[in-house]
Amino acid sequence: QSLNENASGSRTGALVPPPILEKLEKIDVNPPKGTRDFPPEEMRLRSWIFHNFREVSRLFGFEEVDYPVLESEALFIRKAGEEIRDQLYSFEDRGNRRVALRPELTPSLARVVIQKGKSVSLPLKWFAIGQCWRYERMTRGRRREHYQWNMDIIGVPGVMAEAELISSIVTFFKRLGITSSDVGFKVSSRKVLQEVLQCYSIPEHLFGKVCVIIDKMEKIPLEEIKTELGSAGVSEKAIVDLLQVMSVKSLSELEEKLGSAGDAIVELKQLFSLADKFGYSEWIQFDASVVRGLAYYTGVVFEGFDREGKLRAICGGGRYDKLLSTFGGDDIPACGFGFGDAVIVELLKEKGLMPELNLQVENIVCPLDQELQGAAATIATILREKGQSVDLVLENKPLKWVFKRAARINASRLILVGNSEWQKGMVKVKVLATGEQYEIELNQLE
Ligand SMILES: Nc1ccc(Br)nc1
Repeated sequence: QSLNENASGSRTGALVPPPILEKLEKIDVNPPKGTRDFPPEEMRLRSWIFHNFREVSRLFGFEEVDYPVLESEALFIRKAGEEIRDQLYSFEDRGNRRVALRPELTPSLARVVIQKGKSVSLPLKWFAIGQCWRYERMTRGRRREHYQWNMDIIGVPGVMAEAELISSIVTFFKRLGITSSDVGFKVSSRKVLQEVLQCYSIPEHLFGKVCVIIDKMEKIPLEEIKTELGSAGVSEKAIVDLLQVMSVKSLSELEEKLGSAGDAIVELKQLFSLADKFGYSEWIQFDASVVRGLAYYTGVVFEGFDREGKLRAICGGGRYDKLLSTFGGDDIPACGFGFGDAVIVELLKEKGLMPELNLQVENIVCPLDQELQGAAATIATILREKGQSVDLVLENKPLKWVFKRAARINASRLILVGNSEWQKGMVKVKVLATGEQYEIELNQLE
């Protein structure tokens, strides 16, 4: 409705006041349940963490990628009883399509690699930092979103790829001041389970489901694990053998059980030897109980844990050689990990490693009276074009207010634009850390 139209839309010539917006009930100013706002202080911490994710990815020669937060639901529908499936944030869109907020990034990566087909040369080393979602009954009051750093190597069948990925996470931890006394990696291989199960001719399509059940070992009672394995079609004898191999305490004990020729042992030995060459042996340990909860892992699996045992897994990953072919793509070997943005913050707090991150502005520019606002804008632009950050005072404010703001934004310099100086093409500069002040010609400012 334009100004000179009345409510019925006819033009009257007289100015009709705009309709007063109906008084809204006070909206809920909190973000939706399970989600977070990132106001400046929280955003500085998040940006600092992401900067370190990106720096490590750069050091390892990885390329950044991203995908839509919204994906076809079909990408995540796996019949392996995974928690990630039970908590899928899915809905039907206005085009009656089944879609979902991505719970993880790997299926999107697989989709794009297949989409690119022969146009990309292997190996691919891609990383992403993406928000992932789950819809969980708020009974447990857990978050419904988090940001995950993913690093994936596509097209390398050997465990050199897994060794490289673990090295990148060690590099990240070290950058944050976290040491191998604070965290470690539990490392195993699903080929351990595979070698046990192959003696019982368990159909291959059940393998993922069996792993998902075994991943719940420390979370639900053993009897329930056995019941679930039984109903998944695993025989009593196989269950006994499975649980036995899960409790093996060392690689040598595993070797006694499985022999030295199987892939599981050969690959794990290679991995531990490479860890020594990368220089992170003290960070990793064999732990047969690690299987991870995603159905598509097929080989080496690992997870980062805090040695005090106070926190949930910090990160996790592994090899998923069959994922692309389950999506109809070629059989391309792949491995990767996910690293969430929440547990790491709890760890930094635990270890007293939270960074001091304050807003830093180099200059605050203030006109000493209204007529000099234009001059102040000119000065701000000159400084900004020199790459200097400027907080420009935008309204007529008393000096007391300006000094207070300068302190709050941690400005290094206060640039005062006064009439008498400006007449001479000068400005007054005050170095806030030392109190030193001087007049300077505008073109001398840098
Ligand atoms: N997959 C997933 C997504 C979101 C959160 Br919070 N945790 C796990």
